[in-house]
Amino acid sequence: MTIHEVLLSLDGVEATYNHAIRALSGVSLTVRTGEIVALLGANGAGKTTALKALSGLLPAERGQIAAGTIVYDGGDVTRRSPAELVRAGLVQVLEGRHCFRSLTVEDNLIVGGQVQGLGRAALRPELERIYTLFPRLRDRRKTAAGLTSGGEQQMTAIGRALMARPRLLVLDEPSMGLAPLVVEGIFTALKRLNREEGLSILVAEQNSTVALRHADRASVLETGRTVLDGPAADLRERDDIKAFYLGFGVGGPAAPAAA
Ligand SMILES: Nc1ncnc2c1ncn2[C@@H]1O[C@H](COP(=O)(O)OP(=O)(O)OP(=O)(O)O)[C@@H](O)[C@H]1O
Repeated sequence: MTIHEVLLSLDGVEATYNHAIRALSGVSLTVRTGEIVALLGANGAGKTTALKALSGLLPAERGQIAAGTIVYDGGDVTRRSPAELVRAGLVQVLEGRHCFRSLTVEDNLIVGGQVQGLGRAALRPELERIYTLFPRLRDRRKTAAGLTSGGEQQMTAIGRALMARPRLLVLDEPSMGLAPLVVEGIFTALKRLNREEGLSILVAEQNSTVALRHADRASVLETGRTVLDGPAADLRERDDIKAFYLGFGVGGPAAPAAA
């Protein structure tokens, strides 16, 4: 996939909750069209807050952008509503694999398509596209999402976002609480979309091992501030960086992915 112009950029973003608690004190990052960017950092570093800032979700959490700018597709979107951003193709999969638990897997996917106003005829090929990407979902399509496994719920949440035909897919810790094989399957599917359709992806992860394996570039947050930005390959190979910023001790990660 050829990497083109800047699709998203955050420049010096600062954010607070309740006008008091400072969660971000200088976040800068860039996603170019066709790129996979990993946003890394320890627990509480500010990854979720940064994603909510760029997808317009902070006000719903009594959060505010106090300084800095966010530009998406050439326009300033610093205080845009989530609905406007989704219509413009910036779609986020929230942390915790949120599904409509009582709706079937297929109805969850259809909700995603309806966001873009897709009619019945247009929905079918879109559903097929998701089932090709995640064959497990085809098997489970008539099952209530709340009765499916954690991995299937994560695939449903991602599939629902993809039904909205994003240009930039933003994911918050898709690996959380999932077995390594399931995580690998999800990242492999995302990489395939990136390669075959040119989908741009920004993924926040505590599991830096898997994220760095699939990303083109990575940005590291520490206590609300960007401390490192560079090619993922460099971060993969630099043991000193991994030890200092990403919690890797000698012999591997200090905190392995949850099974
Ligand atoms: N709704 C909220 N109200 C007040 N403070 C919050 C809120 N959400 C997060 N914070 C605080 O903002 C800081 C950054 O948290 P954030 O959740 O963005 O980090 P994170 O890197 O995503 O961590 P995790 O990996 O645990 O989700 C933390 O100090 C956290 O306690």
